[in-house]
Amino acid sequence: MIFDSPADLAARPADTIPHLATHGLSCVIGGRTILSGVDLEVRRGEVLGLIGANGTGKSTLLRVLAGVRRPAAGSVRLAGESLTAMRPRLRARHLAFVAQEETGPTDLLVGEMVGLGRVPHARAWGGFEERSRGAIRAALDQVDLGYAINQPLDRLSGGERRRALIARGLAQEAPLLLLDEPTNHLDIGHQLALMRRIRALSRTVVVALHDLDLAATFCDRVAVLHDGALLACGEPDEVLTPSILHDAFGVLATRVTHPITGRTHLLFSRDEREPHP
Ligand SMILES: Nc1ncnc2c1ncn2[C@@H]1O[C@H](COP(=O)(O)OP(=O)(O)OP(=O)(O)O)[C@@H](O)[C@H]1O
Repeated sequence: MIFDSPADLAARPADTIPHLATHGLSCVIGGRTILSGVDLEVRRGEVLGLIGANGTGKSTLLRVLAGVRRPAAGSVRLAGESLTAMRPRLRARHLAFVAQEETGPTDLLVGEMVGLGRVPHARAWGGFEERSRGAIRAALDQVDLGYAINQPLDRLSGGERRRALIARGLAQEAPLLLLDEPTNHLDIGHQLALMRRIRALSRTVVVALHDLDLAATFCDRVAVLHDGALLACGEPDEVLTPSILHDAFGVLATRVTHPITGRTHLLFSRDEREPHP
């Protein structure tokens, strides 16, 4: 059975069916295997961090999870239903994807670009309803960009444009958010503010991150990709260990306790025995 509405999908029992699950997932691009045998379960309402060295397949996995790229083998299930069998409009109402280096159409005003996130909710020839206007304003406020709603997109700085694209994803009001390195181009204040807001969303989030401290601080669980396969998945303290981080990144990691917050942070040094740059 294919569900008819996001409400139907949201109504599935929280504890029995993962919000998103892959089984035996492989992806081949240009004859090269990029992902292989990925079994991943994302629980409803959790923030799952996706980490791994450059080129290990994080973006590719997010694109497959978003339905943008088809897997070569295996399945992606959204609330138990096959993602590939789902109608695109329903899929867009259920998941929002913000890719890594999207620039977005530059000849739009910021509010218009963020409004593209409302397209899956629009009625034919209906224009924007008040609810959509509210969602656009709220999404821009969530990324501290309310002041730019009527500014041309091409006048924004790199970090502001990144936040505008994230606002488009938020305006989509999908219960599942897939974010590829959302903190790229953001200053440290906006990185922390964004991650805090992502945590507070009460949505399911899969977020690719390079900053392992952000992953440790803001993610419920962390999945580590290595050479296109899942190396580890679990709570940050179980996964962000010196041994796993050495296997994944070829670096030496030391855990330290923050003198004020008491939280665990990571310090890194290069392993001189590794052939890494
Ligand atoms: N469209 C494509 N055509 C050819 N190769 C591709 C394509 N997309 C991705 N790849 C290759 O797949 C591999 C994984 O890329 P991907 O972007 O998923 O890695 P990543 O883990 O997100 O990397 P990064 O941390 O650098 O963003 C890389 O070797 C990349 O060159």
